Amino acid sequence: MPKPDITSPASIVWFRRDLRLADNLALDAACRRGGPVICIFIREPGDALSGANGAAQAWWLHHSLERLDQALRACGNRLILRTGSPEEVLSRIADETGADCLFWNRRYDPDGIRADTDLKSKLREHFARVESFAGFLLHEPQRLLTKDGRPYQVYTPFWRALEGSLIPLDPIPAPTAIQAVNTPMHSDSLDDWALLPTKPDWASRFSEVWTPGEAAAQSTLAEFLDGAINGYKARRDVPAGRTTSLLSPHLAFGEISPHRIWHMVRALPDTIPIDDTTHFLKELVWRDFSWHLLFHRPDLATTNLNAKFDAFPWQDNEMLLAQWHRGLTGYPIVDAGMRQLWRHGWMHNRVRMVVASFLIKDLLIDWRHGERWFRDTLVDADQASNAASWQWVAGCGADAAPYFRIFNPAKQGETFDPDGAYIRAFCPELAKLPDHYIHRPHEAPSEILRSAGITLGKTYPHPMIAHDFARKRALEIFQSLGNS
Ligand SMILES: Cc1cc2nc3c(=O)[nH]c(=O)nc-3n(C[C@H](O)[C@H](O)[C@H](O)COP(=O)(O)OP(=O)(O)OC[C@H]3O[C@@H](n4cnc5c(N)ncnc54)[C@H](O)[C@@H]3O)c2cc1C
Repeated sequence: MPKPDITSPASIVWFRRDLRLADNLALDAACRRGGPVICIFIREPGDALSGANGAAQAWWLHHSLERLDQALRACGNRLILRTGSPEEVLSRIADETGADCLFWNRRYDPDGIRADTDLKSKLREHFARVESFAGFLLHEPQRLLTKDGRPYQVYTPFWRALEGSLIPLDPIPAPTAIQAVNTPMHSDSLDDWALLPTKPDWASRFSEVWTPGEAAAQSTLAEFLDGAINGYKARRDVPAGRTTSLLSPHLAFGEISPHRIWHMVRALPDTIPIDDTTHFLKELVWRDFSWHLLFHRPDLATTNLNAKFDAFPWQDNEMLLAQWHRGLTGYPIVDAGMRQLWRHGWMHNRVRMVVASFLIKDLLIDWRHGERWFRDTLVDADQASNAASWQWVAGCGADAAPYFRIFNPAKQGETFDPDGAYIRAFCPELAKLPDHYIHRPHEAPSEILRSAGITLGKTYPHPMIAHDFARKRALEIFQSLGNS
């Protein structure tokens, strides 16, 4: 680290979806340059730019900003919070402090790209240097193209191309000291941003599972590499217990770099089966694949990639949608998943697929309703992964699940949650059912229901639709679209 130079003008580091000190190329550039560093987070007018995609992420953002500020204070600096258009805020700070360099890490959502491109040219009037860096993804989404120069549409060749060409960024340790400016600077109060829910505090149980911030991201990774990675390939579909990394919200806020994850996984001893490590890295690359898709199809969250689906006769039924939102469908695995989402702002991947399939194929509700609900309720909501995954389940996306794959919720439960541990955790009213009926309470004899304290239609709903009927209906519709 170069010696601080008190005669240098200040540099600004504009934090966005990179709420970390380690592996932060923008921060590293500012520190290397020498002189004071102004660390800023801007509450922008548009949602989902640097901020939260929805209400659950607003909770996360509050805590993550708090932790980032603490980490900066430990380095002798602090996080400045401001509200407004980045152009105005950043140029005002340049005027206030004489800062002449501006660094940020790139964002890749369509609005973010547009805003940053515009800003770069406008802010050059105020700054001698305006520079952006990589680090949110493993690859720059415009870099990889097929042999005929097109974006990838199929995952496996994308994985091969990425894996074959990736030179992961070297890990950069967090700085231990970051020189601050001498001028007193105004910062908004985080509490005034009112990111936390109050009446009611529906996020009160998020902290049972989550600790936002960079330190927790790193310890979550360490714990995973010390435990669940061993056996990940076989166990990752089991929703009960700690079977996956739980890194998704940390990645969504850039509290950890995917490059660091890649390095650490590749550095594991060969006592961890290569099948497990490769499978995990492949999952991580699904995130990059999704961003690759979004980069080339900015309308990914709104438009069927397969235009045949434009003629799909979706049912507009607010009541059915509300039952799905609330986890009152009468299918335990679906209800447990939707209630896990309420309780912890997160849902296990297998269950996300099951609840999404149920919404789209059993209820015939447009996948875009599900996408929006997840965007609002997931702490890991990620514009690209969420939209791509919803399209994937619907069958209209890139490399999508075939339309005839319609999950049978009860069978999915029996396969992946055979002892019902997941159901019991999130649907306590079913906890006393024997394993045999835990995924099919509506098939349980009345004396079994009685001794488990269940009255169907009262303490737990009847199935809102018969799955066999719904499956047949969906297949007929899909076939009529000419997808067979
Ligand atoms: C309908 C639906 C919506 C989804 N919405 C989101 C979303 O908004 N944000 C999000 O991060 N993931 C989303 N996913 C993907 C996946 O469910 C989560 O990434 C995963 O459950 C996160 O848990 P984990 O970190 O323990 O995953 P792990 O199994 O430990 O995987 C490691 C990392 O790989 C990435 N990853 C894994 N699976 C996928 C995938 N299918 N697509 C893209 N990236 C993946 C994530 O960054 C994840 O943190 C969605 C999946 C479905 C089916």
